[in-house]
Amino acid sequence: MTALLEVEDLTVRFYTEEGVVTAVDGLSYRVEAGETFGVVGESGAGKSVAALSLLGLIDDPGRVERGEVRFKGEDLLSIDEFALRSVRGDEIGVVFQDARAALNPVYTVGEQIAETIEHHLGYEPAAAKARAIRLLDRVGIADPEARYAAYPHELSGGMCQRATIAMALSCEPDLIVADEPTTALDVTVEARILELLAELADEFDVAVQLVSHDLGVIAGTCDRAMVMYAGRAVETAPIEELYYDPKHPYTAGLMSAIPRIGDDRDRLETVPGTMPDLIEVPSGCRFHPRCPFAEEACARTDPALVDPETGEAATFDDDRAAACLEYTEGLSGGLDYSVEVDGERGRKRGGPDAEAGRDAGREGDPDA
Ligand SMILES: Nc1ncnc2c1ncn2[C@@H]1O[C@H](COP(=O)(O)OP(=O)(O)OP(=O)(O)O)[C@@H](O)[C@H]1O
Repeated sequence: MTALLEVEDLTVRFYTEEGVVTAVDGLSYRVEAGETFGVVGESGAGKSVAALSLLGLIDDPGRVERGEVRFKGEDLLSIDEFALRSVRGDEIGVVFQDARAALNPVYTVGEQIAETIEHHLGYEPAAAKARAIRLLDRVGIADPEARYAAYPHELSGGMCQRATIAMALSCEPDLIVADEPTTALDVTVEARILELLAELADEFDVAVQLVSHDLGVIAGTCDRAMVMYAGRAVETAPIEELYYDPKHPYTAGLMSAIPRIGDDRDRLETVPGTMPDLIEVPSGCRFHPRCPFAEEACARTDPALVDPETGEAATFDDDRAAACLEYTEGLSGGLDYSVEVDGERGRKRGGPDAEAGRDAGREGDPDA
């Protein structure tokens, strides 16, 4: 069975003055129709570059060097710009981190949504406007007739993100690519926007590729996820398995950075060390310099993505895969971590001390 989206061996490089950055290196994954697929990893893992590649948005000095991005069986990397633009508007919707910047400041939000509907679905202006108002209503914008005429600067960050979600949905796409859609928002607003996205994905039967550096966000929203490190996938799993039984030490490290209920640490723990420079990656396993379980072999051998049960090379269709020598050669000390999950899955920081109110004070704003 062909999945809705199949990315195979995608490799993207940036030719910079400092050197050649291999931002995405032989990445393969699939997104099934209707599912919410998470892509998680720290800053610099290659998540955004992978997402932008789907949309044909890699610009100079970047180049897609290799691979295929099959959407409904058609390789988007081999079609011309015009055809790609039509797929991007009609069948793939996009939600970016900075909603306000994604909206055009000189048009009202309603006009922008209606324009998309007219252009991509061939609606008459009055019908497009009516549909835009219904969508604004559906994404939780109060008084949608009045808000239709609001300019982006008149709306809060949360409302702008709701408007871009309405725009992404306006053509009834099969896939929405959402790149860190809530990082710019307050945590309380973030939770509501994520809930909305999940609800709409279900209602509109649209698949979502959700990119986030926050495993808590991914765990609370997605069906399946892929963990990226230094341009590669290091683990892929259904979300419950990833969350309760991570197979890669990097995933386990990301887990410890998820805040839990009753957690009174001032600062969140993160995985010690930093993402390597993608001009010259570490030998062997790219994660080995930061891995508490690394052994000599890890600096020599680049681990393949395998089925952790059998150690056999992961196939494109496998739900569960991890890239650690433990699952092929076996590490003499093993992977000695345990994951304690005492809070609700994907529970976000919040509660009485949660930062509040950057978006407060706008009348009728669900995110205030
Ligand atoms: N336009 C560019 N020119 C040069 N290098 C780039 C460019 N865009 C991305 N890169 C490099 O590609 C690598 C992957 O970046 P990418 O933005 O995909 O990471 P990410 O996982 O999405 O992190 P973030 O959350 O910070 O965006 C990084 O090393 C980055 O420096």
